[in-house]
Amino acid sequence: TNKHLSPIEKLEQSEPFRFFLTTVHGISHIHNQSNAMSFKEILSTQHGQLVRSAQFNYMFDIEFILEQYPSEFRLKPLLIVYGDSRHDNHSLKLQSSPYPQIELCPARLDIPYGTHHTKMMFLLYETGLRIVIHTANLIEQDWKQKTQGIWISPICPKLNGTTEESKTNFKKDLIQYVERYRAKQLQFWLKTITEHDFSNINVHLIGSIPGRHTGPDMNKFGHLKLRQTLKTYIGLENDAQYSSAPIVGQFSSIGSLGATANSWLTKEFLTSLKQLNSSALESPELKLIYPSVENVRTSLEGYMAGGSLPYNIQNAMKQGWLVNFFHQWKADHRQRSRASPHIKTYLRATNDQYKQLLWFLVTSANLSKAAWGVLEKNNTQLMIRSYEIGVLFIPKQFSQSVFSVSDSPAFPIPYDLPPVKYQSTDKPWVVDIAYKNQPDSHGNMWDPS
Ligand SMILES: CNc1ccc(C(=O)O)c(C(=O)O)c1
Repeated sequence: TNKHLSPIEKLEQSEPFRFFLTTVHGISHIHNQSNAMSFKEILSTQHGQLVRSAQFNYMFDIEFILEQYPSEFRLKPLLIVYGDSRHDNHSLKLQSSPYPQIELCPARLDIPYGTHHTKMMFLLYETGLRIVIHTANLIEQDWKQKTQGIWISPICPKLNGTTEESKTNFKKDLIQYVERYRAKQLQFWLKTITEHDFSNINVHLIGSIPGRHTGPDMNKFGHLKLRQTLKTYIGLENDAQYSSAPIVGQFSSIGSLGATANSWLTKEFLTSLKQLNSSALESPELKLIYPSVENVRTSLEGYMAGGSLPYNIQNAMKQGWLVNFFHQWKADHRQRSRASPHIKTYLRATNDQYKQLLWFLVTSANLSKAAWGVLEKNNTQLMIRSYEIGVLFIPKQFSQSVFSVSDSPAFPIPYDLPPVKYQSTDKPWVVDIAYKNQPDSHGNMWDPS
């Protein structure tokens, strides 16, 4: 239908998952209606009277951000939480200096090569508190022609009764995550979270905090938090029935993963994704979705999309073994095969028909040890370099045994399943080498030198 849905109607139609992709300039209207939301629609006056907000992110264009807020909300207090990585914070201070309503909060990055990757909004309304967890930088190009993921919480009402925690421990986990910034500018928001009722939240929080986590802290963040959550809420009873159920990882960048798959990917990381004790016989298939050069060349943005896929040649050369795991970016059912992915998702299907899912995670975390953590000191500490955050959907929390991909209430998957392998001529996109043999969809070549 060419019906134009309001932001409120979009939220109602997205129940019970509340999981959206960003709207895309250049695709048909209908594919920007169902389970799709723009930055302006997230901030629409229809949601209520905004009091103040906080924006956690990696890249910021302050003029662009303010323009997305309705004019009557532009002067409300706005806290910007960014990675304190010495260098380019100067530009953020310059951008923000004309706006007294903007306060800056540096997130400490004490471990080298860490980034403040977390993309999250705190929106305080007169009626309550909304949390948005997503994958887009706060710059125009991240919201225009890419595939990005967004989870929008209900507006959590101010506390008056006793029920306040969600059945997924989301409130406690969010407080534990924010406390780890140890930032005075976040004290107001910690107090605000405490004062609101999160009992209607049905997703689990999976966050990463930089550090060397040991003892009771080991399972609080990164891939061990995912392992612990899957183990607790999916349970081993599925062990035998699903031990070969396929797992999919989909992301927009890749770190240095070691000389072989066993170095980290299929030993440590896959053990967390399969959550079954490592004694389970056959290891499940792991399929990785990462754009090929052809996916980037033919995308709506052309080779420019590759600027947001910062997989470098130095790492790519060290891990040629990874190519065997790669599958193309393909999203025909959402009309987003040409909307280059900046979303990051991980999922487990029940079998190789991919008609049902055991769980689904949307997160800021790419395929890297920096994001997920790496076990050290004989598996007694988990070392994480970056801040990350995501939400995990588990069928039990939706009174289902599995998620259906097709039957209502169908889980709105962002890409086509089963994943489609690279063709023999396909290469993974690498950001810092030239592509001058074939022009892209804009007639341009890519020459980073
Ligand atoms: C080194 N900095 C970044 C690397 C990768 C990404 C990504 O999301 O793919 C981002 C970002 O866009 O936040 C930053």
